[in-house]
Amino acid sequence: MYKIAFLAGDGIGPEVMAEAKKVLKTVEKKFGFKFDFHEGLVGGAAIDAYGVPLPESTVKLCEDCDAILFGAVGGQKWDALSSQLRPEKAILGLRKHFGLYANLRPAILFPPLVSASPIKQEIIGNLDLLIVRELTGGLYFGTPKGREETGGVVRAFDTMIYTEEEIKRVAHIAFKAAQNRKKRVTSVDKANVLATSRLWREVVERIAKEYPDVELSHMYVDNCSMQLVVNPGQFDVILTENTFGDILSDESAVLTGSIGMLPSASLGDKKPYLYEPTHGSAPDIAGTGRANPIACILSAAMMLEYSFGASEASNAVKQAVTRALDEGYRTSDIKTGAGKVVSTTEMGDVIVNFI
Ligand SMILES: NC(=O)C1=CN([C@@H]2O[C@H](COP(=O)(O)OP(=O)(O)OC[C@H]3O[C@@H](n4cnc5c(N)ncnc54)[C@H](O)[C@@H]3O)[C@@H](O)[C@H]2O)C=CC1
Ligand SMILES: CC(C)CC(=O)C(=O)O
Ligand SMILES: [Mg+2]
Repeated sequence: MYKIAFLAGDGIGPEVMAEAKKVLKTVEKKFGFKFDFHEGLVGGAAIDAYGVPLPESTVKLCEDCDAILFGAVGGQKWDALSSQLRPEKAILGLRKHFGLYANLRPAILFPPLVSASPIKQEIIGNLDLLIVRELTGGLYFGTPKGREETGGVVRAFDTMIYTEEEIKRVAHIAFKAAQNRKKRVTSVDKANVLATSRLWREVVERIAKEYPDVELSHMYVDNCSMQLVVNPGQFDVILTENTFGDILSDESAVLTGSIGMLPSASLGDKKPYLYEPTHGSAPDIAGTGRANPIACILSAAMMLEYSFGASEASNAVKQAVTRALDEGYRTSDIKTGAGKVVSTTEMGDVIVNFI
């Protein structure tokens, strides 16, 4: 029996989470698990109910659970609020509270989606890369942060800060992951300009010595954003800091056809871990039935594997997604020539059926 904190959020969050729940309910029946879903409010939904994006009651609920499944937060309705009260503060707060410093974002191209990728087939090949993004440091959390006006001059500032320890612990995760893959780590930074990147490079080089079987290379982030488009096959594991990882993972996501395909796992030194699709709340398509639920469903599959050690069930979910795509089922974001366009719920049903 596992307790799952179920935080749907805003926009397409509740729509894709409903499909992930259907999938987990099917896994329960088929593999003999018992999942207890505990629903909590986050983001704009929590602001509307309690005036804050991450209520204490939601944090407490998560503390009592074995894993957290998160949809997405945000929307225009709450955009004018101060930074502490914006919906996005919910996900940032959960990452910090639970010490979830390593975000794993696997970008895998399912063969039937080659023509949904914006990249030519001969370049995209069999894309299979893993971004390991540092998740609780850098610009998103560094202080001081703010805005002020002095003598009629308005300034705003964020602080990019990393300690040696913060770099070390996420580097270990990346090297360990590479040992189970193609044994290559590309550490991405901006060491030609940033002091934090120079420390990053120094620490990563030191940690690399503990993994002699893994080949380490360094790349500046501006070049990496280009290399992902011109030669994505050169990458195995990309290790990078918080902001760079946020940006490069959206780019990697779309190489696989759509941001609606990319799941993620946020890990720390102790449970609960958090699982969420890489995309946001997509207000432009919310309520239209066009959201692709696969990123959220694959995030649930990552939860089965990393939090519950249920590899067989996790693989069954991944295989069901593969089969749905092989048989031509497509949400509109990944529409290809002869595919059958289905809604969010229909895609969930097809995947459930194949499990
Ligand atoms: N973890 C989270 O909760 C995140 C929240 N956000 C928030 O989400 C809101 C919207 O942000 P955007 O920059 O527009 O990013 P977004 O990821 O929500 O959407 C970007 C584009 O991708 C499309 N898209 C996203 N997910 C999709 C899916 N599952 N299926 C099909 N198409 C999909 C959207 O329709 C949109 O055109 C903002 O309030 C933002 O702060 C953004 C990123 C992460
Ligand atoms: C919404 C932000 C806080 C984070 C983000 O875009 C992400 O984690 O992908
Ligand atoms: Mg992002």
